[in-house]
Amino acid sequence: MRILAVALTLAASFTPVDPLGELTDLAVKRVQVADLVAAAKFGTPQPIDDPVREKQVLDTVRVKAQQLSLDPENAATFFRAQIEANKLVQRRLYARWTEHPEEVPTRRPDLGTEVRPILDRLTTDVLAELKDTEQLRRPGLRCEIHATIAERSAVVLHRLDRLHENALAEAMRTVCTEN
Ligand SMILES: O=C(O)C(=O)C[C@]1(C(=O)O)C=C[C@@H](O)C=C1
Repeated sequence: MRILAVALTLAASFTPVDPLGELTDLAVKRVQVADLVAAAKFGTPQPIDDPVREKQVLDTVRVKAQQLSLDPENAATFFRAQIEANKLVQRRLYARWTEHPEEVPTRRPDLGTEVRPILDRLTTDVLAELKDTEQLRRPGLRCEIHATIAERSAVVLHRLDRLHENALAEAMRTVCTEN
C-alpha cells in the first residue's frame, strides 16, 4: 500500500498533465448521460438492455477505430465496458425510482433524438482519446498508475456520488488491457 502511495505521488509530481485525464472525463460524461438514458426509458416498454443498439455502437466503434489505425478489438473492449457501466447506472436508478417514485425525473427525454446523439458524439470523442493515449495504455504499471490517478481525480473533480464512482470504475476496468 505504502509503495503504491509513493509510486502514485511520484508519478503525479513528474507528470505535468494527467495523461489519461481526458479519456477518464469522457467516461465520466458517459456514465452521467446514463441518467438521461434511464429517464428516457423508465416507465416505457423500452428495456435497459438493447442488444441491437449495442451491436450498432460496437460496429461503429470498430469501423471508426480502423479509420484511426486503432486496434478495433481493443477499442470494442473499452466500449463494452462503457456500455456495462451505463447499464449499471440505469439498473440502480430504476431500483431507486421504483422505491421512491417521487424521485423520478419529471421530464422524459427522447432516447432517439436527444440522448443517443449525445452518446454518439461521445463515441467519436472517446475514440480520438483512445488514439491519443494508445502508447500509454499498453498493459503495465505505468498505465495502471495513470489510470488510478485519473480516476481518483475525476471522482473529486466531478463530485461523483457512489453510484457514478462505481460506474466509472467499471468503465475504466479495461483501459490498460490489450484486448
Ligand atoms: O442506447 C441505449 O438504449 C442505452 O441504454 C445505452 C447503451 C450504451 O451504453 O450505449 C446501454 C445499454 C443498451 O443495451 C444499449 C446501449
